[in-house]
Amino acid sequence: MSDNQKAIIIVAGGKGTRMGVSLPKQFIRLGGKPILMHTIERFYTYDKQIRIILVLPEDQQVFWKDLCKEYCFDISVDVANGGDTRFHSVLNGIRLLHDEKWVGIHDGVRPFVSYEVIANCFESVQTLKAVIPTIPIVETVRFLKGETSTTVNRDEYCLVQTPQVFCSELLKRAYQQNYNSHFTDDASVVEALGQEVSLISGNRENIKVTTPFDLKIGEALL
Ligand SMILES: Nc1ccn([C@@H]2O[C@H](COP(=O)(O)OP(=O)(O)OP(=O)(O)O)[C@@H](O)[C@H]2O)c(=O)n1
Ligand SMILES: C[C@](O)(CO)[C@H](O)COP(=O)(O)O
Repeated sequence: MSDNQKAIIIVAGGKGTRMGVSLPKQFIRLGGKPILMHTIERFYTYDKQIRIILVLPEDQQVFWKDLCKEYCFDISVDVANGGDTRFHSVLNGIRLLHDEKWVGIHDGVRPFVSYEVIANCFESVQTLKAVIPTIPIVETVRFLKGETSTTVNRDEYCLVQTPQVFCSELLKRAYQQNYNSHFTDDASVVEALGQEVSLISGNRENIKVTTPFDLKIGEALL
């Protein structure tokens, strides 16, 4: 596969409400550097030719530029505006695509994705069209129904990570659908077209930094 066939859309258009601090979590420092820079570096280190599209709220783009200056961060990215939901942020990123053949979408707040997972996703997608990384559940899972609850067979479930990588024609077609609140990731959008999504092994360290506790885990993982 020639290098210019790949693009990654890194979504960082969220508010980070569950983190409970005013600074959007993608800019919080981990190991002395904003989380988002760690994330971008993962993909750049994997492939220096990959096209990187970064989705950021419009009102944070100047702040991001200033941060890049402050940290001498010079990895080239194309910036798209964030949307009201993750779906709309991804859609804005898709609008900046050129003719790349394979496109991944990755959460800006997952800085610990392994190079192996990124490579597996981009290699597998060439035959499978739609590939997502998952990990097994290591705890017992209960189904909540009203006042009661029951144990379910956890082997029938898994946890879903990013990057989620697709044949770009398929991804573009999927994102022409109307927004549905059940679209919590890109696989669910692609699946709504009737396309099967294939699973590959994710890496457990690839946490989505969501709460202050995750920052402690993140510091330990550095
Ligand atoms: N309108 C949105 C909402 C989310 N995201 C991105 O999608 C990823 C996963 O979302 P999540 O962890 O839920 O981030 P937030 O929406 O920022 O967090 P919260 O739900 O706590 O507000 C994050 O990188 C986030 O920036 C986005 O690009 N645009
Ligand atoms: C895309 C995702 O990270 C896969 O696990 C997740 O669905 C994002 O969820 P959120 O609702 O934006 O927190």
